Amino acid sequence: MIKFDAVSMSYPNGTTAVDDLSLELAEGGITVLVGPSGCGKTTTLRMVNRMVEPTAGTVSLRGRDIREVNAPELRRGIGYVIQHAGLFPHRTILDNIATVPLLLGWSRKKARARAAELLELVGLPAEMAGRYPSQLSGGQQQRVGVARALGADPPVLLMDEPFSAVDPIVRAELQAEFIRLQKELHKTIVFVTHDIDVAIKLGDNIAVFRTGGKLAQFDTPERLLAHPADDFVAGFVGQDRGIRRLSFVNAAEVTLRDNAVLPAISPVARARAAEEPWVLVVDDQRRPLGWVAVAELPESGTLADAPLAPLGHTFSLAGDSARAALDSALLSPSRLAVGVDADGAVVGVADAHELSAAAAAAEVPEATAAVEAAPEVTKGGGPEPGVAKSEDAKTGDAAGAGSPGGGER
Ligand SMILES: Nc1ncnc2c1ncn2[C@@H]1O[C@H](COP(=O)(O)OP(=O)(O)OP(=O)(O)O)[C@@H](O)[C@H]1O
Repeated sequence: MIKFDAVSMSYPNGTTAVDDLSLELAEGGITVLVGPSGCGKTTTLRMVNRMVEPTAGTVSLRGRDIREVNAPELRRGIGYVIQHAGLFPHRTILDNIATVPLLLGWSRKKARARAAELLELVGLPAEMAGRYPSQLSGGQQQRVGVARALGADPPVLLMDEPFSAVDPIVRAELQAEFIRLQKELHKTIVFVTHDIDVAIKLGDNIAVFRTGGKLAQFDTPERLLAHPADDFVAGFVGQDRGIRRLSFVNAAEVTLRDNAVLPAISPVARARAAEEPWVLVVDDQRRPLGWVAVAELPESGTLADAPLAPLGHTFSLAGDSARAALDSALLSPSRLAVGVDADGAVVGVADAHELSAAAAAAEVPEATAAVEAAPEVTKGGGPEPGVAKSEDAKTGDAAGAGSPGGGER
């Protein structure tokens, strides 16, 4: 869709911002450009809408060299969102959002109706329409920035650190909202960030740049975590990539055992016979009730008479990741994770060791790095063959995603 072919860009002062970049970005997906400060991410982004012209090579959009398209026409099909939203301070929110439709010659009435629609789409109340940007919070302004970029329904969106100027809680909300929007809109998005966590959370594909404007690796988040191309990428991705990789392994792939799961009506002797330090007590529908420490069981009676330790949170085999499962194990008094099905019934339990075996078994194909092989993976779409992809990985809801006491989400 967007193709960089041997593209280089040097600024007049001699700085090489981008060095021989070849990259093909999939249609309808989010490609994240990530790397340390000054590695050429913004320059790369701005070459897509001709705010910056390459000094060598070709950028093409849907097969057409963008130099053949005049810049204003090109930009009509490309929304652009920047860090501080860049709203016009003396225009109302509605007029800010209506900017591009008006530029396109829409009638005022139609442009405003479209702006009102977009205000709702980005989750802002209609009464904000008449306010000015300074009367909105930073997070709300960013939403307006996104709405404005969507004004003419462009197929392509360029986003340069759009959520980095707001506090972490608002940022997480905006990111979640952004994922929701993209599921609906299927835009082709190029997203710049210096934060690898954001890249992994949002990207269908990630291009990691190194200083000097060189592409270090272009891959899916899963493969980046499993097979960093070199020490630079491994260092940039972080020490905890093993744990983060678990976000891409479906909990359904974890092997569970049920020897330590017993109904409340069971005699205490059965719990002792399980030869486990902890037993999970379930009701007659196999819904989890809590844990009993076998060493503290009364002499006789049933498990219903025994004191229960709190369950902790469960993980769902129908949507959670192995990372949620690991979190469930680490936070459980028994150190066992409780896996439940879609109805909240217990399927079985596993400890951290068993969970890590599932991650090891989940094969992630070697990095392709090849530009042509850029997979077309879209949010909410099916994973590539052979690559496990859980919802958690995309919602960023990995750790602690299991629901308290029942696994219903
Ligand atoms: N207008 C300019 N004139 C000269 N050099 C520039 C100009 N803009 C950027 N550069 C240089 O080009 C290189 C790449 O800059 P760019 O802004 O693309 O990097 P970046 O990865 O987006 O950085 P950051 O994460 O800090 O925003 C840097 O060395 C930068 O100093």
